[in-house]
Amino acid sequence: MGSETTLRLPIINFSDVGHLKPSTSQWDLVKSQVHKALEDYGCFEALFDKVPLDLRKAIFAALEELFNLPLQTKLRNVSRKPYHGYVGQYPTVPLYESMGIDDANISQKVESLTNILWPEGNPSFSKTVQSFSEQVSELDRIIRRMILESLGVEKYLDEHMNSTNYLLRVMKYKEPQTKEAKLGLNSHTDKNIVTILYQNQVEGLEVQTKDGAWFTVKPSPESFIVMIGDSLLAWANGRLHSPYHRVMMTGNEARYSTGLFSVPKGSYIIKAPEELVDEEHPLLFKPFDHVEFLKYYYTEEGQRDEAALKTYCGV
Ligand SMILES: O=C(O)CCC(=O)C(=O)O
Ligand SMILES: [Fe+2]
Repeated sequence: MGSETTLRLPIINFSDVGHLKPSTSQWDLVKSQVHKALEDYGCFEALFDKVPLDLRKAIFAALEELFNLPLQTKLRNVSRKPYHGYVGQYPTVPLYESMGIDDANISQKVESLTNILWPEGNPSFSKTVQSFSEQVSELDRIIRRMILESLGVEKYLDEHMNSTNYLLRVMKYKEPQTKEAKLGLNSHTDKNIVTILYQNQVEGLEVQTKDGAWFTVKPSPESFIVMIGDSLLAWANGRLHSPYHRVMMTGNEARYSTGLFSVPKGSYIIKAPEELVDEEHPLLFKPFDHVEFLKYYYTEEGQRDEAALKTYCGV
């Protein structure tokens, strides 16, 4: 499907965030870059210096410690919601393992999961995960505000922000020890609102353009990859793109990555605002509950379905 290209994602600068305030000319400039990137690619590279260097290093040390736990211990992280707990040991993606940390910006929630994994406690792990998630969530809120403003529907900002919580999913992709690329994670679109990815120095993330070409994302150590999920695509009535992406691994080094996912809360009904529906833009998706959609997506049929959102609630 498509060929490899040497494309580079748009790079948008969110550093000096203290000065990046709504209604300033700098804000409006960054907002127009965000809107264009999300229409064209559904993702971009964000420079964001709010997360200090020592915390960026600490998060990968914490991930190594976490994935080094025995499998039996990692399996204790179970969740009622699909794909929110421990995921791994899949024959189709043998290099891949991940852990979901729900409400990762809330100390108490992170501490209770930490205590399940380390009954003797591990305060430095929970502190690192919580601080990292809190700092990155600030970028999520800036971007979502910019998106709503650029769609002209900022009056829904409070409702929109209150309708989600933050899941930090952390990933390890084992080194395949080959020069030939091996599948790390299947091609998919994210199902949530906004995803913010961060990775160690090992590349592997590939994004597909609207016309079907795959390219490798090569973020600098300072940058985060921001991506739109299907729930925001539906809410925006198709005005933004949610890109297919996958992970391909080569070489002798493990890849660690983190994804901060803003996820619609269960029983909140996602429905495009009336301002985004008109003759030129007929309603594309019926109102839906994200958790119910996930239940369909994780069925055997849903996993094979390349257009799961459309099948589930397309008009
Ligand atoms: O590891 C990555 O960079 C991508 C992970 C991803 O796409 C996901 O967890 O949805
Ligand atoms: Fe993804």
